Amino acid sequence: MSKILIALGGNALGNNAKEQRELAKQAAVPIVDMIEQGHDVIITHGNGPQVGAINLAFGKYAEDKAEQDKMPFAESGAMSQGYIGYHLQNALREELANRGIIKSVASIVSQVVVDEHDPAFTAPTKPIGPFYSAEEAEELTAKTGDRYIEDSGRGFRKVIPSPTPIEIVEKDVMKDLVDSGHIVIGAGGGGIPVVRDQENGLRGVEAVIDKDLASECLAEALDVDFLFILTAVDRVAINFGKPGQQELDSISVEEAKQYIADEQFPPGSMLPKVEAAIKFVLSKKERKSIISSLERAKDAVLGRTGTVIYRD
Ligand SMILES: Nc1ncnc2c1ncn2[C@@H]1O[C@H](COP(=O)(O)OP(=O)(O)O)[C@@H](O)[C@H]1O
Ligand SMILES: NC(=O)OP(=O)(O)O
Repeated sequence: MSKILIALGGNALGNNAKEQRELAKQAAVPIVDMIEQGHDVIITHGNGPQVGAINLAFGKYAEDKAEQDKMPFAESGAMSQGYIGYHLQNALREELANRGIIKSVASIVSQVVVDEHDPAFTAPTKPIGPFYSAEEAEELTAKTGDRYIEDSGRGFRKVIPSPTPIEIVEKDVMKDLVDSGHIVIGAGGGGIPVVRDQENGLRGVEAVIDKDLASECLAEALDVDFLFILTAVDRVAINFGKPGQQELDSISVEEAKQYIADEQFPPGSMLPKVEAAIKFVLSKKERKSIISSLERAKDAVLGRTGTVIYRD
């Protein structure tokens, strides 16, 4: 049996609590299938829409108040871990109980160390929050000074810095829980971004870490065999959203690197998924990564869909 890390996309978890609760229930089915097959499973999740909404809501609340009433991104990320983890762990508990599987599930509030001098802090790339029209984005930029980019044909979104994850602070706790047979939800939203302050101090920073890169970091730390990246599309494509779009069944690391050089994958969406998959399969022989949709995760496990990234 294998150790599998399943990374769930934040954009595949809906736009409000009701949708997220339902989608978490759907996500629980293929995850529990894997548990039923005897695999050890670790779950991570994105938070792009959720962390953006939380930050925006507190920003509105603080509009007539002091600057200090705004919510920093580290705290917004921590809240998103609780909000999403709550739905996922209950959905998993229910699905496990329905199948008579006795296992406990816990979400771990997870911090991820980044480098204070990471160049990402001066070049925001991570799309978060709601989608806007071009006109709305222009107005918002004029009003707030925030940067907005077009996100994979779905509209314009605010972008914020997304530094490279270096270390998962709570990895040893997660490892002990997994080794004891528990199901762990960790590194949610890419983890709460922190920098090392003094010798033992950690300080939150204004960023949202990419959950695919953080998932890869965690997958290596927990010595995982499979990195399963689940999003809203069944397969990675070339010429995505353009004439000649072609979905890919499997790609070698060399092919993936060439597609990256050809700018086939946008930063902040498909690029970090492919980069995470490459890093993971290169980290140890026999490691494999699959990118597929949450909806068709079960078929992807059976090799009927998804894009497999393999070592040459
Ligand atoms: N080359 C590509 N192949 C497939 N999907 C792509 C590609 N380029 C961009 N995308 C878009 O990127 C999305 C995945 O990124 P995103 O929504 O940020 O992920 P997440 O599910 O982790 O939130 C896909 O649903 C698709 O709309
Ligand atoms: N933090 C993060 O990568 O979120 P998404 O998966 O929602 O983009």
